[in-house]
Amino acid sequence: MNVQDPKITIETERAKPARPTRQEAEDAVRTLLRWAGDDPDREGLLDTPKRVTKAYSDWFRGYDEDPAELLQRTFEEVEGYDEMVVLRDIRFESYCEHHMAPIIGKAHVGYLPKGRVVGISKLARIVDAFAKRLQVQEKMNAQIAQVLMDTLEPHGVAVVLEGEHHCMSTRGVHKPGVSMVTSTMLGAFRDDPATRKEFMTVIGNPTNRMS
Ligand SMILES: Nc1nc2c(ncn2[C@@H]2O[C@H](COP(=O)(O)OP(=O)(O)OP(=O)(O)O)[C@@H](O)[C@H]2O)c(=O)[nH]1
Ligand SMILES: [Zn+2]
Repeated sequence: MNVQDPKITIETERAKPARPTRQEAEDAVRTLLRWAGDDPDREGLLDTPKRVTKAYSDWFRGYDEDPAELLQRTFEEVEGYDEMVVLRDIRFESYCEHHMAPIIGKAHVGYLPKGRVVGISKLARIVDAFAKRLQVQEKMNAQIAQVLMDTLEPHGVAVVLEGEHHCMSTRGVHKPGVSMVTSTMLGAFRDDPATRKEFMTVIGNPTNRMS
């Protein structure tokens, strides 16, 4: 596993095309149902386009969230606490941008505060804000780490993701039970091996796991 370069470039947001109407989206689902080989006009499928577009609003809700905004509220009264804060085993559900298949896994997020801390639920919300989009795991990993670094300005940030890619387990190469492990280490986690080691120990070092 590579420790990534601290100068991560997050791709600049391009102007997105306008969203289609709900009717257009439902028509697209009807086309896919026909593409799958079924009949969208049979009774059991009549409401499916409506259900699928509703499900998309849930699965892809991250596009309507501003991760930096989620980190605006911080607390400074922590009696000088300046040790590592780690939230481990945060389940995430994301979607691979190549096949639109689920990526299901766990995120481990740590940071070394510099004066202020953030409510821990916000770390999980940040993971979701980036997960609930079409993603590649490396990009999602870098995005989570970078927004924490930019917004909290801590001594360092560490993010490790373990994901099972359903495009690999249920189709294509058909390899269930395989996890992709990625990591982004910034600041002290990148520069100081002891800090990185402490974080990896706390999360049960997924890079060393044998089975
Ligand atoms: N690095 C990386 N690769 C991913 C991720 N999600 C899916 N992939 C891979 O992206 C690749 C896309 O390869 P293509 O050859 O364009 O697509 P494909 O013909 O459907 O490939 P197969 O999955 O091998 O059948 C595949 O190897 C996927 O396993 C991810 O998050 N990170
Ligand atoms: Zn895929």
